[in-house]
Amino acid sequence: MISTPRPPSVHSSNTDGDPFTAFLRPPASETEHERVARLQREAEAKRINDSIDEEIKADRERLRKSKQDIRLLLLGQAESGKSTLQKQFQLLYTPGSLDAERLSWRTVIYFNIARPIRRILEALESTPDNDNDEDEFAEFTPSDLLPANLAPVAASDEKSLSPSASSLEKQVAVLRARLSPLLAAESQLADRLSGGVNVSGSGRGSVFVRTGWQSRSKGLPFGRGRERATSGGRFSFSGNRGSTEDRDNGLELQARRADSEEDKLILEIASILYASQADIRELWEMPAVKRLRERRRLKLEEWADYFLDNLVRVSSPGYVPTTEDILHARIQTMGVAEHIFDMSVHGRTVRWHLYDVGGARGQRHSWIPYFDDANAIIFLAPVSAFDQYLDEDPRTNRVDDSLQLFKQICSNVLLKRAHLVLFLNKTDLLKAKLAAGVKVNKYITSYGDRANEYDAVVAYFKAHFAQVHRRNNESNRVLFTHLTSVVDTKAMQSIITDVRDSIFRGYLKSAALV
Ligand SMILES: Nc1nc2c(ncn2[C@@H]2O[C@H](COP(=O)(O)OP(=O)(O)OP(=O)(O)O)[C@@H](O)[C@H]2O)c(=O)[nH]1
Ligand SMILES: [Mg+2]
Repeated sequence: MISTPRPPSVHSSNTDGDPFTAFLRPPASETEHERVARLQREAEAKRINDSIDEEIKADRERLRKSKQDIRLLLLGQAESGKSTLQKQFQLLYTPGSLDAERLSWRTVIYFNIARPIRRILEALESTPDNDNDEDEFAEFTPSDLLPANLAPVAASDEKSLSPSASSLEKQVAVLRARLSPLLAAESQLADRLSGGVNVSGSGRGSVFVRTGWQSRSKGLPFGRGRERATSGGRFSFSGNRGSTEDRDNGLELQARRADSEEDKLILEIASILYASQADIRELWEMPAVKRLRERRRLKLEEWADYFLDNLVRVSSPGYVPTTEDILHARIQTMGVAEHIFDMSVHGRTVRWHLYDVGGARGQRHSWIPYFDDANAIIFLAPVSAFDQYLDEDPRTNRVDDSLQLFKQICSNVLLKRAHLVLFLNKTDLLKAKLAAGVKVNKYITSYGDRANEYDAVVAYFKAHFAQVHRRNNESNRVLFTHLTSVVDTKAMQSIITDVRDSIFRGYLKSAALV
């Protein structure tokens, strides 16, 4: 067999065989000026090339390192306390970042006041004075354990709203007129928070917000700019996994431009609130409102109680939200928000990615892309919600929904290796409800004749969640359960440290096995 040199290319006019060398070679007629310019161009091209190579190298390194990061999912139904728990992590590991966004929380807090005011007025206006039906869907048995048993409760024989309905109507009409500037402010605040995007299924007490709302309210990036939106794009709420830093930068830029205008809006609303203080107090303290609440014709959420009880302080001029205010403030998460913390555990610094998800039914599909590489889950189940129903589906009891959701999480194959922590949350509200005489067996028939006391109620719920776990535990994983009130900073600091250590131990064990 013989070998022959490759025939020269048709474009090649010389003998070295490489058409590119010939192409790149400077023309023989190149002047000194042209030569200098060419060398500069070549140096610049090399610089760009080198920096791209550097970026690729750094990306590879980041990817290699990120495989060693810990990924923790916060899961649970809407209002279960996931974002509040995330704030507690933030307080513990990046306390300065909460200060940076403190003022932006006024937007949420003012909204948390304006919306219940509207709902109180609507309830007073729409409830006939002789309407004393109670809680339409009172009784309930967890459907995972026993057949559902929804039964309407007999109408109570309480007195009518007021001895003089017409004077009540007049009082309400006057208050509505006086509070109209605040009612008008509600939709402006909602627009500010949601970026003008309306999403169907927003709860009665909230608006959906995407990550980065802080920038829209105050022109400040969240947590030193490290929070990332993970929804697919400006108007996509699907929570497609992937970084959207460009979009965040765009939002930040928009926010900076709009900053002075937005501050003006907040200052205006602050002065409306200050001027409305006496009217709000009059409305809030009306005996008719109390009766509507007792008869459950008006259901206000915990944050409405908190902020209306703290009205004088919150509506005073120059108000700056306290940490407790921020923990009680409510906005509904849309999609999945990633928060990054560097934690030192036993002398080793590990990067933690906390994923705070939207818990409403319409949001849950966006969780799935985060399942396959999750190291740990904290599932939050609000145990005070035994007498509440989903905003998305008013016939579903919230404890039932939590049990169903927990079952799906326990049995999900993608999550079978993830460390599993359960927070039976809102125990403070559970205690308050039981102390106020709310009967568990009225809403959960299977509770039967057990004592209507905190320890017995908590033990009952804990046993049901443990049973769901046991029945869906092919991989023999341990369930770590904590009774929590995630607004209680002192208690949460030790619980978070405890959970962090147990997740970290599991992480080290699995790293050793790989
Ligand atoms: N009193 C009390 N309030 C709580 C507790 N946990 C959460 N909350 C309040 O409940 C409301 C809802 O909490 P979030 O943390 O926003 O709920 P979430 O799970 O993030 O809800 P989504 O974003 O809709 O999925 C907020 O006003 C919190 O302050 C608790 O243990 N006790
Ligand atoms: Mg949330």
